[in-house]
Amino acid sequence: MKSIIVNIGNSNIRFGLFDDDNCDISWVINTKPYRTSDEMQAQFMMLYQTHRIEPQLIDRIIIGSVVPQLTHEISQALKKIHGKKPIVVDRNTPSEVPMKSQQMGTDIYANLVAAHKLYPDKTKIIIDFGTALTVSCIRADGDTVGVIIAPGIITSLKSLVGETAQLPEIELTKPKSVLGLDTETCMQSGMVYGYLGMVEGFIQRINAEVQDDCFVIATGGVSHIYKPLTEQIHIADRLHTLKGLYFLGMNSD
Ligand SMILES: Nc1ncnc2c1ncn2[C@@H]1O[C@H](COP(=O)(O)OP(=O)(O)O)[C@@H](O)[C@H]1O
Ligand SMILES: CC(C)(COP(=O)(O)O)[C@@H](O)C(=O)NCCC(=O)O
Ligand SMILES: [K+]
Repeated sequence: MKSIIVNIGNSNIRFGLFDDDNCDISWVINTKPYRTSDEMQAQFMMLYQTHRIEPQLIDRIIIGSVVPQLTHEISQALKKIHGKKPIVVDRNTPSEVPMKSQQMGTDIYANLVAAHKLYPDKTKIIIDFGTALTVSCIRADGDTVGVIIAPGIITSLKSLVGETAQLPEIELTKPKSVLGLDTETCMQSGMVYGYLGMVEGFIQRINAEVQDDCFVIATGGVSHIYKPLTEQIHIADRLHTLKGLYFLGMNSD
């Protein structure tokens, strides 16, 4: 069974081609600027051609979104391409993770569902380094303990650069030392070590609150930069949210 899974985030739209529950290929496009449904149809078709995907061979299309304004137009574009209606999943889609909140973004819910399915018998923390930095925690029995929402790293960096006259755009990489003597190093330290401290602090506080040593999964845009810097993140998987959306789509058949 072949599925196309689409995660509409505030910065990026990630696509995955799944053969049963295995993701073969994945690609990403920008969420902005605004495009019409027709423009998106053309763009999606071009990327299908690049990856040699034949729309008629896809059995189902599953969409998860945290940008309500785009959900319908993307769904329409995909419907025109595939000739079948995509399944839109959200926090109301049933799963083995019982609903505990009326306000949970689809990506956070998908992160919990994927963690529950893929790493059983453990209490898990999922850290999503997206436009927002989200941290969520789920017990081995599927009980959602709770969620943290903070400004994402790139979001925070853009705001710092935008609000200052003399701070330039920088590349987000680990500086040679914590203390710097040039603007770029000083800012890299603030972003990399500042957020690393935030993330490690969250993990330690959650572990204390749930009285467990949680298994920690990182996903989202810049997770690959933070994973190598701490032993407190156990696995980084850029496809984690897509996998959760896949499991949710299976449940709504
Ligand atoms: N491979 C990458 N390298 C550096 N930055 C990235 C990469 N992928 C995404 N980003 C940045 O990380 C941020 C969050 O990405 P993403 O997880 O795709 O966000 P969202 O799910 O909120 O759309 C974005 O601002 C994006 O520019
Ligand atoms: C927290 C989020 C903005 C994260 O979105 P992202 O960074 O992945 O684009 C999104 O999950 C959202 O809009 N949530 C709704 C509010 C909530 O989850 O409580
Ligand atoms: K917003």
